[in-house]
Amino acid sequence: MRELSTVTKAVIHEKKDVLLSIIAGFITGITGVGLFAASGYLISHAALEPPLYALIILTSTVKLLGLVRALSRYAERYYSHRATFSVLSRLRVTFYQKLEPLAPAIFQHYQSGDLLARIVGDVERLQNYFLRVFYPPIVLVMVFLMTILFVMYFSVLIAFVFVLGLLLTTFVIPAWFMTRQKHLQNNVGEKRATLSTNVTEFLHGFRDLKVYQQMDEKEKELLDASKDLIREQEEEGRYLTGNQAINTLLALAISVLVLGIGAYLVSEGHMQGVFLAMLVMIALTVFEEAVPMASFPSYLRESTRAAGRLSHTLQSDAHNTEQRQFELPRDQPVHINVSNVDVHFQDESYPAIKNVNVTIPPGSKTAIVGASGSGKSTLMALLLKLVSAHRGDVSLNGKNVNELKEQSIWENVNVVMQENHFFYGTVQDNLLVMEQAHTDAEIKSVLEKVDLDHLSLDSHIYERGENLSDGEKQRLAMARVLLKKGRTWVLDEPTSSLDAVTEKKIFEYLWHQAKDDTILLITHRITGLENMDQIIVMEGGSVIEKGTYEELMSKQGHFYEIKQFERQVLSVL
Ligand SMILES: Nc1ncnc2c1ncn2[C@@H]1O[C@H](COP(=O)(O)OP(=O)(O)OP(=O)(O)O)[C@@H](O)[C@H]1O
Repeated sequence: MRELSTVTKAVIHEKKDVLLSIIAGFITGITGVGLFAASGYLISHAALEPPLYALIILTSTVKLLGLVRALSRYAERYYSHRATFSVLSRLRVTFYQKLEPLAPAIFQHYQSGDLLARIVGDVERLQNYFLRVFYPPIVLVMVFLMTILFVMYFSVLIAFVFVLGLLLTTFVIPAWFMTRQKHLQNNVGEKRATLSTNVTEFLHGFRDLKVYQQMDEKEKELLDASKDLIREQEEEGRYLTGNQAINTLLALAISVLVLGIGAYLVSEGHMQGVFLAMLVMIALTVFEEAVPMASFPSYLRESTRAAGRLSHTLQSDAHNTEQRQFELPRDQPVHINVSNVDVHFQDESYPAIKNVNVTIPPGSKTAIVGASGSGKSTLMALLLKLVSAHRGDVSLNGKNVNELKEQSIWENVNVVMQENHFFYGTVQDNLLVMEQAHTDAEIKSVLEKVDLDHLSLDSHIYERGENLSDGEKQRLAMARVLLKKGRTWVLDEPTSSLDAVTEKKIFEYLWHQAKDDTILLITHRITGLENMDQIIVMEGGSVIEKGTYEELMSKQGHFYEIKQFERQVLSVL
């Protein structure tokens, strides 16, 4: 039940609506009982030909109770649903706020489709927690107790039957259902997540699936996942209806028992016959209210599972969620220091980075070179707090990154990754993702600097930049970052898909624009690094050389060898 603590707190937060739902629910229940009791009594009493005023009073009471019941039912629905929507919105916000700092590391644990199912499906399923688990039993017990007190006035024996009925329909039978369902394996949430994962994979990999002619196989997997989900839903539905049928049967049996005992009491002269119909009507009404208790165990299990899946998502990297205190100063290039750092990705047998020591003074220009897989991007991800170090210290301006707010780092650092995301929308939407204030003229000028002046601000971009070439995507990413105000640049092969002329033009503009800023450039190309303050050479997750271009060339080590190799390749071409 610990899983439900967050949703319970969210419910308690809406205490006013919760209280109003309980009060309105109680009035609805008790006026329902009163309405049918008065009707039963009216029918029996009318047969005795009472004076007209008595009939008028009784029929008016029935009408009044009917009216009050309708109004209180409306109020109950209104407040309970208002509370539910507030609880859901609170849960969504809380979940998102906790999830955001975990991204993108969260994708090491979950596929995007699974996450989507959790964010949407599991939160949605928690709506039943308040509506079907939290407050209905409270209302039911209140209505029952009130009814039992009333019935006691006519017959203690029948009141005892009511108590027995209350215990059976509200506690014993749901508890039995609860132990029975422990053996049930079905889990709609899991199956929905599997389907969602399959669908997103199918959509993302559509082109490759077509090219590799794997569409039929994937479609079959999708259909199987869909059938599994339908089967689970059917099983859940059958189980729920079965439980309700058992509780309905029991409620009817108790009403028949009340009729039998009542008839006996009347025949023995212990009770007036005119009250018999009233007591039977009360039994039918009050036990009808108890029928939904049959679904209580299912909804409780469903809510616990959904809450468990949500909290498990957030715990997967819980140490990252601690509140960070400090912020980087704005408009200042950052000093970067990495000392004795190891990074070990989950499930990997060897570290991606081991014992790395790097110092990048503010305003300096550093290049990181090395073979594919040597750990360059991991080093960059460390600085951006996208991965965390298992050993050692990573600090920006003397503050350990764990003490810095992620937001502050991302705001102050201009980042171009190897792959950059583009949203469905216009060029302008995609350039001003941070809602910076820029005039159209400024944006156009930057587009021109990156050789994208053939695009207008209104040009349409498809989802994930599908209508752009790889080079255009890189140039658009550069334009986006050039419009940012940060004074520290972390660029991971930002021009790898560009021709040499365009690349040179963009870098010239960048060096001019960022002449006093800290720049960290990850690159495979060795040309054009002569003016770097520092070149770091990585291999197998370690820094194997560092120094200026001249220092490394005169050392004739690894960098020199790569340079010689590059020269040979260029001369052959
Ligand atoms: N999310 C991850 N989970 C597990 N292992 C990872 C992850 N990201 C990177 N690695 C591993 O860490 C090592 C370093 O990868 P990294 O991306 O830092 O290399 P790189 O030098 O940037 O390579 P490239 O030049 O190809 O981009 C590689 O062995 C890679 O397989």
